[in-house]
Amino acid sequence: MRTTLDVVSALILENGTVLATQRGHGAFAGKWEFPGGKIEPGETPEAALVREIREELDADIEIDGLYRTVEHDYEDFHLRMRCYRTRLASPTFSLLEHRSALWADADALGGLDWVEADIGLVEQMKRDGLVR
Ligand SMILES: Nc1nc2c([nH]c(=O)n2[C@H]2C[C@H](O)[C@@H](COP(=O)(O)OP(=O)(O)OP(=O)(O)O)O2)c(=O)[nH]1
Repeated sequence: MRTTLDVVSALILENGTVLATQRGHGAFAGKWEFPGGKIEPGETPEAALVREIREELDADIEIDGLYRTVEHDYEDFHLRMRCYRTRLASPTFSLLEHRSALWADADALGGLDWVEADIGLVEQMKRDGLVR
């Protein structure tokens, strides 16, 4: 049976845009995703999210709530990714792990090369008006 990876990601929203990040390493290097990562044993999803955003962006976030849980079968594992609506708690961040990042509106989101599991998520975000 395929392993399930429990992952959290932050939809960091600001004025109708969301912070999209480009992976710098690993199997999906060069693809776009939302910042986040795997939940560690004993950690709550929210604590994992706060930790990952500090590790990746050197920033603190406010979590406004769970938006959607994405389930996706990759070739080697099953992904269960909880995606949260969040905001930056302070105005600045640094890219400690990603190759690049941009504040994407609905048009820009559609033009990025997303990791497979995020393609449907991005469409849903546009339909729900999270990005404009
Ligand atoms: N962070 C993030 N991961 C995603 C997204 N979409 C998606 O399929 N994934 C997948 C890619 C990875 O296989 C997995 C997340 O693992 P990761 O390698 O980023 O996690 P991590 O930061 O804990 O990594 P590491 O310490 O093991 O290097 O989820 C997304 O939008 N954001």
